[in-house]
Amino acid sequence: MRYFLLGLPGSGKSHWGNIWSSTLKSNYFDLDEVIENNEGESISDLFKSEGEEYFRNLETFYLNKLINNYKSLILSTGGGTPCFNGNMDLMNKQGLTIFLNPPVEENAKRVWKPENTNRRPMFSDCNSLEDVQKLLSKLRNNRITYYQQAAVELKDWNKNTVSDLK
Ligand SMILES: Nc1ncnc2c1ncn2[C@@H]1O[C@H](COP(=O)(O)OP(=O)(O)OP(=O)(O)O)[C@@H](O)[C@H]1O
Ligand SMILES: O=C(O)C1=C[C@@H](O)[C@@H](O)[C@H](O)C1
Ligand SMILES: [Mg+2]
Repeated sequence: MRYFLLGLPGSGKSHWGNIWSSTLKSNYFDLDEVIENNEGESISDLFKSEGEEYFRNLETFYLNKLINNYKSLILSTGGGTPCFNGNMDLMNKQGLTIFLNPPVEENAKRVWKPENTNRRPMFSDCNSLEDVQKLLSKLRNNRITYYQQAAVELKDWNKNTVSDLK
């Protein structure tokens, strides 16, 4: 089975992806890391040098590549992956899509931790927890129609277990 984890930045895709992949002994990938490792450039540099459209096309290219190469995997997608180039339809056809949907206040608290804000360039202009929460709410409003196409939505963000995936 292929499991695709979806959700806003800081929603817990990497957190749960790591836990579930070790429990299920499954291949685990993070799409942002796959892009960075293959392109030899950070996501923020790619955004700066080539622009968002170029990045979104890379995202779709590596998503397809992983799907073609692995019948079984857990993939943490990028926060925007489901919203571009028909990626959501592709993931729904090729595996189980799981929307991690913690309360926005909790999501914001996680992103606001310095170690998390620093590695998420999208939040670099945020100067307070309130700024982070506003940006997350805006992203959520723009993206919810895609996220809600997921086969499974997990709200019980503190207690998700492998059995939730089945
Ligand atoms: N259920 C949870 N309980 C406590 N801490 C959590 C939980 N889920 C995630 N975290 C913490 O919140 C932070 C953000 O989570 P994580 O990195 O998994 O988000 P993400 O969805 O992968 O974000 P991104 O899209 O930016 O990669 C991390 O420090 C992580 O350890
Ligand atoms: O939410 C988004 O649009 C993004 C999230 C990150 O995971 C990266 O994929 C990139 O910074 C874009
Ligand atoms: Mg992550």
